[in-house]
Amino acid sequence: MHDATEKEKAVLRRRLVFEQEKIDDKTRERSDGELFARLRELREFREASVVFLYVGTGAEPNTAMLIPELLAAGKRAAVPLCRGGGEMEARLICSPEELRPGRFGILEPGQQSPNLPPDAMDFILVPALCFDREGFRLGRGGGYYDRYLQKSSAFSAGLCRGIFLRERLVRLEHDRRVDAVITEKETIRPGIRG
Ligand SMILES: Nc1nc2c(c(=O)[nH]1)N(C=O)[C@@H](CNc1ccc(C(=O)N[C@@H](CCC(=O)O)C(=O)O)cc1)CN2
Ligand SMILES: Nc1ncnc2c1ncn2[C@@H]1O[C@H](COP(=O)(O)OP(=O)(O)OP(=O)(O)O)[C@@H](O)[C@H]1O
Repeated sequence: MHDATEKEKAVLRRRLVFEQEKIDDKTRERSDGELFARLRELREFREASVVFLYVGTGAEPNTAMLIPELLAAGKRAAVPLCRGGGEMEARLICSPEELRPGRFGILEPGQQSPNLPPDAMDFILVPALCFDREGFRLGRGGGYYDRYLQKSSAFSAGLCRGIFLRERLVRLEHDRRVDAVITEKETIRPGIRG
C-alpha cells in the first residue's frame, strides 16, 4: 500500500514538473507578485525575526527576491544547505551574494555560514510542487522538509500557484502539513478550517 502511494506520488511529481515548465515568464512573475503580497500580509511572517526560506529555482516562486527586503526589515534570513541522508541545515546569510549553486544546482549558503538550530526558526517557507487545502504537499521527493519540520515548531507556510492547488493529495504517515497555504487568491489556514 505504501509502495502504491510512493508510486502515485512519483507519477504526479513527473506530471507537475512538466506542467510547471509550461508557465510563461510573464504569468509566473504576476503570480509571484500576488503570492508575495499575501505572504507580506501574513501576521506570522510579519512578526517573525528568523525566517527560513528556500531559494526558488526553475518554475518555483522567485523567493530570492524576498531576501533583501527581509534583511532590510531587520529580520534574519536562513537558507537550506543540503546534507546527505535527506537532512538539511538552516544557514544564516547576510546577503544573497553569498549564495552559490550547490547540490541539485540550487543556490546555497557557503560552508562557513552560521548554522542555526531548528528551534531558532520563527517562520519556515516550505517549497513544493503542489499543496492541498489541508496543508499537505508534494515535494521533490528528498524528504528534506518532512524531516526538518519534525524538528521545528516554527510556523510553516507554502506558496502555491492556484493551478497547482489540489483538494486532497495522497499522504503517508511521515508527511507534515504546513500551517498556511498561500495562493494568488486566498490564504488557507488548514488548522483553523478543521
Ligand atoms: N528551491 C528549493 N530548494 C530546496 C528544495 C526545493 O524543493 N526547492 N528542497 C526540498 O526538499 C531541498 C532540496 N531537495 C531536492 C530534492 C530532489 C531534487 C532533485 O533534483 N531530484 C531529482 C531526482 C532525484 C532522483 O530521484 O534521482 C530531479 O528532480 O531530477 C532536488 C532538490 C532543499 N532546497
Ligand atoms: N521524517 C522522516 N524520517 C525518515 N524518512 C523520511 C521522513 N520524511 C520523509 N522520509 C523519507 O524521504 C523520502 C521522500 O519523502 P517524500 O516523498 O515525502 O518527500 P517530499 O516531501 O516530496 O520531499 P521534500 O520534503 O524534500 O520536499 C521517502 O522515502 C520517505 O520515506
